[in-house]
Amino acid sequence: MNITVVGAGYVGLVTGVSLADIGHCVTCVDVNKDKIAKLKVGLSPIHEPGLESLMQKNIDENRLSFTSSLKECLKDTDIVYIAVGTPQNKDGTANLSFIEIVAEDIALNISKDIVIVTKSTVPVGTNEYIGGLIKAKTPKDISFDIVSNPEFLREGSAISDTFNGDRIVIGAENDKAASIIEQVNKPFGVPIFKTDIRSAEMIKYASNAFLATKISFINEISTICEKLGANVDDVAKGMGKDKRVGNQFLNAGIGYGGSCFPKDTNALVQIAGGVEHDFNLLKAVINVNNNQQALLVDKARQRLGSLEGKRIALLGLAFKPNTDDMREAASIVISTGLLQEGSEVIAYDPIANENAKHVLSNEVQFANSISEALTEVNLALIITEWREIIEMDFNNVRRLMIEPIIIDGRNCFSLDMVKDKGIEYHSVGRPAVIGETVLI
Ligand SMILES: NC(=O)C1=CN([C@@H]2O[C@H](COP(=O)(O)OP(=O)(O)OC[C@H]3O[C@@H](n4cnc5c(N)ncnc54)[C@H](O)[C@@H]3O)[C@@H](O)[C@H]2O)C=CC1
Ligand SMILES: O=C(O)[C@H]1O[C@H](OP(=O)(O)OP(=O)(O)OC[C@H]2O[C@@H](n3ccc(=O)[nH]c3=O)[C@H](O)[C@@H]2O)[C@H](O)[C@@H](O)[C@@H]1O
Repeated sequence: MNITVVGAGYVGLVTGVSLADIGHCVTCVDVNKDKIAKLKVGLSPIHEPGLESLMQKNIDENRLSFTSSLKECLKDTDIVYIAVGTPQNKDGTANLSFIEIVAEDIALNISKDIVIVTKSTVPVGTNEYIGGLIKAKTPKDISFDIVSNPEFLREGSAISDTFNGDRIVIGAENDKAASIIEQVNKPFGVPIFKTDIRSAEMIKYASNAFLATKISFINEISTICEKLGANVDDVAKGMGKDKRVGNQFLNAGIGYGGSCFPKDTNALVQIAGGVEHDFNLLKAVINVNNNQQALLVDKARQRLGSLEGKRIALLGLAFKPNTDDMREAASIVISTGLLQEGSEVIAYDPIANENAKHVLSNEVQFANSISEALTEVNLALIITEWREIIEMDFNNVRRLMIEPIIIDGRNCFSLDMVKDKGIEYHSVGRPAVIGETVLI
């Protein structure tokens, strides 16, 4: 099949590369000309494990190309995937302006029958809405179908998630369109679930909201564990052994960030509000998360008293490991909080330093290694559980820091691992360790 993917970001690029790899002829379109120039020479604009090499392979095998002209692609494409951003408006609703521009562009340039597939996360009813926009301007002798095909990949493991996903959801209003998209995806070997368009749109929001709920739930449990001297990691392990609970997404810490959970939970509250339902449960999930993101600043203050003039290292800045994505990263809230209280902030991320420089305050200093970040600081905060940080040398912590105090927002180490390391270690929902003593 000839496929066009509009929007070569985290989702569009991974989708385009993966569809090419299973044998389709794919062109990725993006309005960002710098991005297209990079892609054309085989360079990925984002850090995503395995993406660049798979991209280069498919460019070399002539199944993958890049352009900034959707009009050109529409001349001989069979399917158009829409994978542009749907960021959050100030009131929490999803901003559909990028989707509307693409719909308009398709309508003005459509020249043959096609299937339009929405990958972007869009509120229930949006596919019908854009279908209407396109239909209004499409010549009468041309027909198109709309399919909702929400994406479930995670950043940092996007390629692996695409080839080993739990399901591919296809929402369509007719069997013909559904079966075309089913055939397109068949080589992935991932189970396919077909439904109507509105349900497909809702599956995406409900899935993200449910995962966010698990995280806020375990974070609430962690706060209670901390007050009662229990260990939240063991509690989560014990809960997860029950298959009905499931053992994933129960890692307590400084909450969820990223480009999707924050915006999609807010959007779902608004979607519910739009049909006069007050989604109290989800509002609480969001509240818990907002407090959780600031937790390390509170813990730092409790430990050091005033933060004024204290030098504090932030280890990890991206919203999760294996990505350079800084969208809604907890490091933003934490660095702002520390600076407001008069601390000096020295930040380090193995991959996201460059992106972070555009997002964090220009008062934040950047280090090029863990050791540089730890030098002469009063306190180190672990924000992101990069492998390099999990494997850091505690000798350096003792040698380089003014006092060897770590507050770990991701529970990277078991209490046994830190017990004999000569450091003071605080984490989330677990007793503190000072030297060899676990303080219950
Ligand atoms: N990032 C993620 O892990 C996931 C994102 N999603 C959803 O997928 C959608 C895309 O998200 P991301 O890939 O993260 O966004 P992104 O911001 O990384 O990429 C969007 C791309 O679309 C391009 N673009 C904007 N308007 C355009 C136009 N008119 N024509 C061509 N290109 C245009 C932008 O230049 C950008 O490169 C969102 O709805 C998001 O909620 C869904 C699952 C996972
Ligand atoms: O719609 C999306 O964009 C995507 O959102 C998430 O993927 P992603 O945000 O890339 O990463 P996750 O691994 O889900 O992590 C999200 C955040 O939750 C945090 N998290 C995750 C799991 C956990 O147990 N605890 C926890 O605090 C992570 O640190 C991170 O900040 C979903 O997992 C994907 O299925 C979905 O496609």
